[in-house]
This record gives sequence, C-alpha cells and structure tokens, in this order.
Amino acid sequence: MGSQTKSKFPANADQARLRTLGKQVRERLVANPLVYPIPCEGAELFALGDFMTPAECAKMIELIDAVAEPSKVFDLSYESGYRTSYSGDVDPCDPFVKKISRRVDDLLGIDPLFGETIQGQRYMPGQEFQPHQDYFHVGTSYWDFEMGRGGQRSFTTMVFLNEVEAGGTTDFTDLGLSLEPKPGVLLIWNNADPAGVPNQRTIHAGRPVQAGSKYIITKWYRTRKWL
Ligand SMILES: O=C(O)CCC(=O)C(=O)O
Ligand SMILES: [Fe+2]
Repeated sequence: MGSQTKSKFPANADQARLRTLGKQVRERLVANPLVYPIPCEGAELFALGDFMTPAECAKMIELIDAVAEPSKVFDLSYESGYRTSYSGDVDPCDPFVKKISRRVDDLLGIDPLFGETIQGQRYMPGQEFQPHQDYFHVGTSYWDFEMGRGGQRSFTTMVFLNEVEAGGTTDFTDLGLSLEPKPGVLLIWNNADPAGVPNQRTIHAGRPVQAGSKYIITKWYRTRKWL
C-alpha cells in the first residue's frame, strides 16, 4: 500500500452519520409490526414479506430484462468472474419505479435524496456474486469518488422478485445465515455497526443459481445526498 495516494476521506469518514442513521432506522423498523428482525449476532438484518405484489414483481422483471448487461463491481471486470450476473439501473423516472422506490424510502424513513437509484439484477444458472461487503473500502480506486458523491453506504435493501428453482441463496458467510429467495420479500441490513463503523461481518454472497433464474432489485442508501 506504500504507493497509495493520500485520500481525501479517512477510513472512518461518516461514522457519526452512520451511527445516527443506524439508530433512526433501527427504531423505526423495530416499531413496525410487519418487519421481522432476523435473529443473528454480529449484524442487523430485517425482512418484510409481501413488500411487492406478484404483479409488481413481474413488471419489475420485465424492466430488468430491458436494461440488464454484464455486471460490474467497482474494481473488477465482468471477466474476473466475481460478479457474473447481468444488471442495470431501472429507469428512475418511470412512475412505477418511483412508486417502489418511495415505498422503500418510507419504510426506512431515510431522506429519499440519500438513496441511490434502484438497480436490477438477473442471475442465470452458474451466475453468482462472490462474497463482498456493500460499503466502500478505503484504499480502493473508487473511494474518493464515491465518498465525494453521497458518502459511505449505510443500509442495503433488496427485493427478491421470483422463485428460484435451485440455488441463488443470499448467504451471510460470517453470520451463518443462508436466505432463500422468496418472491416479494424485502431484505434490509445495516452495513455499519451501532457505533457507526462499517461492519465487516455483513460480508455476503449471491450464491450460484443452479436451475431457473433469479431476479432481484437492490437499493443502497448513503449517509448524505447522493449525487
Ligand atoms: O444476489 C444476491 O443475493 C446478493 C446481491 C448483492 O449482494 C448486491 O447486489 O450487493
Ligand atoms: Fe451486496
């Protein structure tokens, strides 16, 4: 790391914001009788069934098929095999996309301006997203750019849109959790710990689909206005 150029943002940038946002969203979700806190030590995860109707899931799948291209990860190419799904941003101006996006904003109670645009993903047999954390890592090529456009990522929200014939679980490898895709279910987790420090234990993977396909949407929240 000796050749690393000095970054404008320290590793703990946004810690106070992550702590405050974590507390605010945690209290709101815990108070919501429809939200199920997933029992686990080491990270905060929540689930909510029937977040999208079957018709909404079907419509979203069509939108994903229209925009999906080989996925990128910030520092790695598609060819690296690290993230082999197809993905793309669904049109944030589409009234239907706006409606779903607002539904997530309202549930979490985060300033809508902190939310990134919804990304759709499609995995076909053999495709996967290897273990990673969603927060930004200091020392990477994208660190200053991403930290400068919205700050650190706080919460991840993800909706499973279809029944996967086999495989395609979302595994939190360090927490011993393997979550089966169930259509309409929203999964939420805090990428930071209660102190506001990015939580390494949120490491997770989209396991290879073995049969059928897997469609999801993901929306990440920052700690500041996302630009
Ligand atoms: O496909 C999954 O289950 C996980 C997706 C994921 O981790 C992501 O999009 O950041
Ligand atoms: Fe992820």
